[in-house]
Amino acid sequence: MCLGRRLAKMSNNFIQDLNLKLPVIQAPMAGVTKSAMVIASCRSGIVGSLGAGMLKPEDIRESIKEIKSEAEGAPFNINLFVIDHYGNGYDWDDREVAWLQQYYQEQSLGELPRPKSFAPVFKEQFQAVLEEAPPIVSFTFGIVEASDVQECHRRSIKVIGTATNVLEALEWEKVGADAICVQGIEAGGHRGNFLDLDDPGTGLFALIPEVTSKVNIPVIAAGGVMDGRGIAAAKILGASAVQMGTAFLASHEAALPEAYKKGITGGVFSHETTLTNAFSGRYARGVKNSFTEFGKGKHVLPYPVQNALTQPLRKASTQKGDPDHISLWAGQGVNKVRQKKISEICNELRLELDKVKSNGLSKL
Ligand SMILES: Cc1cc2nc3c(=O)[nH]c(=O)nc-3n(C[C@H](O)[C@H](O)[C@H](O)COP(=O)(O)O)c2cc1C
Repeated sequence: MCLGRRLAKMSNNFIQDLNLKLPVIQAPMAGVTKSAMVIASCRSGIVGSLGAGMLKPEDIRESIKEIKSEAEGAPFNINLFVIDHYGNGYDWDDREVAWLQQYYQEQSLGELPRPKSFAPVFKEQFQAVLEEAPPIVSFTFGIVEASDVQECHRRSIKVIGTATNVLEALEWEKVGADAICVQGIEAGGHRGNFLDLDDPGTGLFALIPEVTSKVNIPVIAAGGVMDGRGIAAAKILGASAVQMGTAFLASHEAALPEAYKKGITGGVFSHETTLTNAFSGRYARGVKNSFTEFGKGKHVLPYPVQNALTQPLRKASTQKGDPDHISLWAGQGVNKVRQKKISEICNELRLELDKVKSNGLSKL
């Protein structure tokens, strides 16, 4: 029986039923998590996730086929961005982004681009996922309809929704999601909030017990979990598993450009992160650099328009190997990244978790 059908028949905590070696989901990280990383995660006994939010539907299909054939039957996840505003046809007054034009001039990058079309269309991406039927699909930035979740279930695909507070978690439970990934304010990358885009955010320590006391589906904890102690803490607070992004960001299998790697591991190795909307139009956490500081308090266009406007800047900086003007998405635990193979990181996590189990709890 295929994995999807096996999962469909099991208890209401499908995360437990996955029989993972570690209760860990390698977080989807658009642009960083290519198939090789997902496969390495699956082979290491955790759930691998492909950040497919920016991929074309045909590339999503290819990736799912490749992962299915290489992941030795292990569960994996495809992650999509639920965006209702694509920016196509969106117009703006250049004065709104004059600060960005100034930045471009200072960087000798010429004129700001004026793109007309933006991100791939969610509906087509979702259709590709439905047809290729990976074991799990997860969503961020928004919520899907109950009928979309039912369609996934008809194809034996489990559904994980991202929430940053109790209200969003309850919405996901209402549409029939199988689990909720709760994202604390510590988390690297874009915030997945969708009910209130200005929500200042809740820390994971407060979020896990709050959500687990209100919903009846498994909760996956994301944000600042970097080692076995973090995994244990999340489990004690009521999470069924954790979703770790930054912990795997500098792994050998991550598709990280040199400038990015330098920005999160180099120098004095004591990085501070910040929440910024200046790169993309949505708040995301990354390591502070010249651009995040210059962009503070500036007017930004909505996602993904702002994202397209800053793309040439990020590309030029990446090509120069300069981390100062690229989005260095990473969580608050960034100073604990491990530059190792995913299998090695997972072995270390397992030992750390075992140590907490055998010693740590007796010290409480
Ligand atoms: C570089 C990077 C890219 C990310 N891209 C995505 C994404 O495409 N989709 C998604 O749902 N979450 C994305 N996230 C957020 C993760 O799913 C997760 O919430 C976060 O990594 C957890 O916090 P941590 O980084 O401290 O482990 C991204 C995170 C990082 C660090």
